[in-house]
Amino acid sequence: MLIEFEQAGVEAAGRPILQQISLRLVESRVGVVGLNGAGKSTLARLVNGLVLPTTGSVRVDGLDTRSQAGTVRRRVGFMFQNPADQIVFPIVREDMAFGLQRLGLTRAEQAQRIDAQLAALGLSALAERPAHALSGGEQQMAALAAVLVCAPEAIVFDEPTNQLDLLNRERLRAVLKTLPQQLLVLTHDLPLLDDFDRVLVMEQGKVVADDAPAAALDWYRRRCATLGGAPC
Ligand SMILES: Nc1ncnc2c1ncn2[C@@H]1O[C@H](COP(=O)(O)OP(=O)(O)OP(=O)(O)O)[C@@H](O)[C@H]1O
Repeated sequence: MLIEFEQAGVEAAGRPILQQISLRLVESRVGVVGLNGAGKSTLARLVNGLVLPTTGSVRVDGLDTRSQAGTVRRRVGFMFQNPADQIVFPIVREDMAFGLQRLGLTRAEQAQRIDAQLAALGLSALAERPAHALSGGEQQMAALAAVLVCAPEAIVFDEPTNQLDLLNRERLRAVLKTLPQQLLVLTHDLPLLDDFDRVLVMEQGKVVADDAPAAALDWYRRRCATLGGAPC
């Protein structure tokens, strides 16, 4: 997929959050890092029209996120930073079925895909559990299952490991490696990006470095040290 930002800027509450960003993302694995408040989530939300640019445009395979948001959202999955934000139905299985109903699958097809997806992630035990009563990490894994079961063409992950224990972190890392989709991953878990194709570093609403992971992450660590914190 080609994700294109053309002079895309975002303003909120009268102040710039993203400053006119121009980017062409075609790589299979793209990471985004940056300090808290740098604008990473806003950049990610532009990709599927959850946030619309105040200036410029964002297109996914030529589809404008402003005028063709519905089509873009069917093709681009999104895993939210806070998994509770994406839970719609009370039971994990029902919540996963929600996305599949929109794809027009029969009940039997839905059940088969849900069971297979949960099993693939080692989550079969969660199928009948109330989604809102799960732990933060369990919710994050259930949210991952709900995105993957719809088999979108590209997936945006906003801090996918922030609540995961070591076991699930390793599971997620392994899942990311095997997914055929194009992935855009925002994270503070820098080693997650070691084998990515490209990493963007954001600061104050701008992309300030854009390189292969080793160079971009080194740039970011040195930048953090310069800003006076401990090395990132
Ligand atoms: N709707 C909004 N209204 C006002 N300010 C906003 C809005 N959305 C984001 N911001 C501000 O824009 C800045 C960038 O936010 P964003 O969530 O994109 O950062 P981030 O890099 O993802 O941060 P973090 O690493 O902490 O998740 C922050 O200062 C945030 O408070």
